[in-house]
Order: sequence, then C-alpha cells, then structure tokens
Amino acid sequence: MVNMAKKAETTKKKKNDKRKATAAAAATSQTAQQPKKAKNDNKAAMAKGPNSLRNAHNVGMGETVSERKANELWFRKANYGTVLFESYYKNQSPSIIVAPPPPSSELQKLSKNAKKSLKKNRQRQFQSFMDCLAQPLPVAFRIRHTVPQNVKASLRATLKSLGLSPVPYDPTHLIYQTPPSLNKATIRKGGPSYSHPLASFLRTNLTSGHLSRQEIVSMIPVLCLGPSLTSTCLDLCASPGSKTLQLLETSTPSGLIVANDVHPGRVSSLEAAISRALLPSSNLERLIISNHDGSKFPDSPTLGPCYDKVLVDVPCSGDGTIRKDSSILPRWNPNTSNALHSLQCDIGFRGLEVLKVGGVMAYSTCTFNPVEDEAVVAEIVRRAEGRAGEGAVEVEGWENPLPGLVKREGVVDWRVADFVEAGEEEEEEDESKGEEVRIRWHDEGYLKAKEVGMEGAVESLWPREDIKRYNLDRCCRFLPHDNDTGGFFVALLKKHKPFGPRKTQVVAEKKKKKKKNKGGGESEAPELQPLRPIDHKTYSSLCSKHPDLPPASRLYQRGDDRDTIYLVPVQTNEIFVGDNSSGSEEKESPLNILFAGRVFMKKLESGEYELVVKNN
Ligand SMILES: C[S@@+](CC[C@H](N)C(=O)[O-])C[C@H]1O[C@@H](n2cnc3c(N)ncnc32)[C@H](O)[C@@H]1O
Repeated sequence: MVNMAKKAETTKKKKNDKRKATAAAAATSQTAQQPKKAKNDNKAAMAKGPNSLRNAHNVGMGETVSERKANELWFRKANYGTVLFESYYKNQSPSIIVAPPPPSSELQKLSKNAKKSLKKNRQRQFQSFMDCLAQPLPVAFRIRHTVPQNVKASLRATLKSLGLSPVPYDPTHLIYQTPPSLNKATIRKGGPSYSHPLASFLRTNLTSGHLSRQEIVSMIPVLCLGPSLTSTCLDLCASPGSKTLQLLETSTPSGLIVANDVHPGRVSSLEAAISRALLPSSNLERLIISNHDGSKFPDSPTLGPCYDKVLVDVPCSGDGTIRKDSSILPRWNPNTSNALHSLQCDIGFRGLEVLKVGGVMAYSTCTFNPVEDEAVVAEIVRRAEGRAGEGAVEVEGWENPLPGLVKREGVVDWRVADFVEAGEEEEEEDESKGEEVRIRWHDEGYLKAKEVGMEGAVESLWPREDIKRYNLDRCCRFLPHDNDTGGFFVALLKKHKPFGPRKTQVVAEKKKKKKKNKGGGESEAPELQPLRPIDHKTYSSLCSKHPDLPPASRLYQRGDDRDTIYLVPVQTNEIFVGDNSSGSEEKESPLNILFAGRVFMKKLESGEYELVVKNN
C-alpha cells in the first residue's frame, strides 16, 4: 500500500513538473535568449539524456533556483522544442505546410513510382520549410504614406542608388526588403554590417519617421481592411503598434482609431512608438489609446456596436516569427497553442460583438498552428450563430492587396496534440522511458482526449463535423518559404446580423489601485490615471482668455495631472460618454483612455494655460 501511494505521489509530482515546464515555456517573453553557458552545458548533458539535464538543475525538487526558470531551462536545453515542432508539423494534417495531396480518387490511379515521387516531393517541400526557418529574416520596411511626395521620391532615388527596388508585389512601390545578408543581427550595433550604407540609411530614416520597419506579412491585415478608412476602427491588441501606425497613416480626417492593449506597460510603449513615428498632428488627433482586456472591451453606452472595422491581432505562440527570434524554437510546445486558443476565441468574439452590422473584422496571428488559426475562426463564427442565427457572420474572401505574394488557403482539417514524456502516460516504472518527450495525438476527439488527461482540452480545438460550412478555405496562410518572409495567418469576417443581447453587459473593469505587493514590486495596476473630459470650471475660465477654443467635448485631462490638456478625437464623447456638446464632469467614460489625440495646452508656472503649437 505504502509503495503504491509513493508511486502515485511520484507520478503526480512528475506531472506537476511537466505542467510547470509548459506554463513556463508559454509565459516566457518571446525575446528571451538562450543563455550562452546553457549551449555548452547542453552538449554534455544531452549525451546522458534529458532527465540528467533536469536533475542537474534540480527541477521538481523544490530547490533554491526558481522552479519555473529551471523547468524552462531544462526544456530548452534538451532542445525539446525543436524536436516537437518538427514532429508536430510533419504529422499535422497534409496541407498545413506542404501543398495538399491529390484527392484519393486520383491518388489511386497513380503508378507506384508516381506515388513514390509524390511522397518525395512532399518531403522536399517540408524540408524547404524547415530550411527557410533556419535562415535569418531580411529586414522589411516601408516608406510611410504620410511622407510628402517629394521626400518619397528622394527616398526612392537613394534606395535605388543603394541597389534596392520595392518588392515586386507592392502596387504602391513603398515596401522594401533588404538582401539576406542585412538582417536584424548583422545591422545592429557591433554587427558586421552596422556601417553598411543601407544600414545607416535605415537608421537615419527610421529615426526621422520617414520609414517604418514592419514585416511584410504583418502589413496584410490592415491592407485587407481597406485603404480608405473614413471609419471608426478598433485595434483590440495593439502593442507594440506597427499595425496601429499603419492604420493611422491611411486614415482620413473623419476616421477614428481606438488602439487597445491589456498590459499597461505595453500601452505606454505603444504610445512611445507612435510618438517616435513623428506623424502629423492631424493624424494623431484621430487616435485613442485604451487599456482593457480585449475579451471584455467595454460597450459604447450610447451606440452599442459602433466599429466599422476591427483588427484582432491576438497574442499567439508566434512560431511564424522563428526567423526573427530563434529562441522560440527550442522552447516550442504544442500546449502553448492549446492554452492560448480559448483566450483567442474570447478576444475574437468580443471583436465581433463590438463590430457594426456590415462591418469587417480581421483576425490574424503569426503562427502556423491551426488550433490558433482556423479553429478560432470556426469557433467565433459558431458563437455568433448562437447569438444571431445562421449567417450572422461570414468568413469573406478577399483580393490579395499584394498581388504576387503567394498565399495559401485556410485548412478544414487539422489534428490536435499535446506533448508527453514517453512512459508517463502508461505510468511505467522503467525510468529510461521517461527520457523521451514526444507529441501525443488526440485523433479520437475531445471526449477521449479529456479521458486520457489532455491538459487544456476544450471542444473547439477540434474541427467539428460541419466544418465545411464555415468557408475556412477563404482564410489565408502565408508560409516563409513561399515568399522569403515570416509566417502569418489572416481571416476577414463580415458581420451580417445584429447579435441578441448578452446575458451580462460588458462594463469597464474597476480601475485597480496602485499598491505594493509583498515582494516590494508594483502590482499590475496601471501607472497612469485615465483621461477624462475637462471640468466646467476650467473650461469656462479658458474660454474667457481663448475665444476660439474647440468645444469642451474635445478637451480632456488626466485625473492626477491638470497641467496638460489634450485635444481628443471628435467622436470621443459621442461614443464613450454620450454627450457631444458640453463639458460633462459628472459623466465618466467606460473606456479606460490612457492617451488620446495630441497635447493641446500646457500650464505655465503662472498658472495660465498656453496653446501648444501643432507640428504641422
Ligand atoms: C501579437 S501582439 C500584437 C501586435 C500588434 N498588433 C502590432 O502589430 O504591433 C499581441 C498583443 O496582445 C496583447 N494582449 C495579450 N492579451 C490581451 C488581451 N486579453 N486583451 C488585449 N490585448 C492583449 C499583448 O500585450 C500584445 O501586445
């Protein structure tokens, strides 16, 4: 009895260790680098097997080093991620990475030799995918739309003299890509190409705001949403802001852009990136930056679903960016994708809820993984149908905004997996079997997966029987070896019907108070107090000295900083407060606005406010 209890406890502990390793791998920042020393230790320990690595780091023994870090290190050192990645995508459904096989009726007609060569060809395709991932990503950049025509012409001429032409598939001739030898690693300070004329050209013009550095495939969602943004647009997961900037550049004077992110720190870096871009004030006057969990983004109290366009560029496992960040591969884990799926569904569905009828939403990720891509699209359409009936939302086909950039159809068939240490599921006593980590496929579906203890199993991870109904083939996949880019996924969804009422209305979360946690660090509370409409008293006193002031509805101040007055977008009060005419100190916006518009007035030492001159 005692032995059995001990065995059960060991098994439980092992499972806990594994769970922690997974969570750690998922939680670590994508930019985390593998420590140099780890690479050397790796070779010796790998020879003995991954468990010796784990023991060497005291993982699971409650030792001094933080267990989380040790678990993650163990996982990466064993290079499990790379092994899992290759095994996962090689054995995924046929058309995720390689071109779809011919239909079985045609396959049967092929000779033995033809079948063999087909198989070889598919292996070659997979290998070219893997080989491409091992190549660093060239630097992609574009000349900003907001740059005056004469400056555009001069930038193009200089680039031409440096031997660079716009990418052939860009009709605007504004997008460029460096040759492979000039990449993030070689052009950085201390890198071999730091002094290359193209590298210094890039530095100068990125600093001046003439150029924007952005991956080509990551430009696609905004390009698909349409160039004439005369409309109200919500970017639900906006930081670090490359797509928000793209939206701002192409918006027209009557447009509004609300850029939101859940992390207060990342909201501040979003604002900093936008300031660095040196956009004209007229573009900045169309922007609101808010801080909410995208899955609980507040309703407009006056208008309800009011956005013409919504961009949902969700947090994802990011394996499409391996060429840019090689640390992703050694810690790759299918459980990360499975765990993100539900959050992605919740954010995506909220995007559909706040979208106007007739509006369009772009859902995008930088992962190849269908459980974060097509599975999410299918689930949010299904949820929409639950609220508004069949045809409530439709996946739309779209013209390629970059004609010639190879895109592949979305898939309707995929497999779901998690990872296990071989031997663990059978609860083997033979420890040597626990040395191996491998993919465990759950082809029998959700119930069976739950039964065998798949972590994070939810039904929507699997393709449902009626999957063909969702037009998932209209989604687009971009693979690195097709265009020498990163990997990307985009789906466009159009809302056709109003959704019935939710059980509970979504209201802004209570603002958390800033407090010290036990460890002495700051809690997750936002650093900044939100902006609020200017109060009547301040506005009246300003009017007496500045007769041409904009209406009070356009002037906002931060709760704890009365020294600055912001000129916010025209629509702000109409959408978020419900009063478009006068100062409304009693009414509070449900939106946690951390930045908006541009700085309009500053308080002088004398206590008077002075107008801040526009930059253009
Ligand atoms: C893929 S990045 C977005 C990249 C951005 N759209 C761009 O083009 O620069 C995902 C972002 O989602 C944010 N995020 C994570 N969970 C979120 C949530 N629940 N609601 C809103 N944003 C979230 C992360 O902070 C991260 O900045």
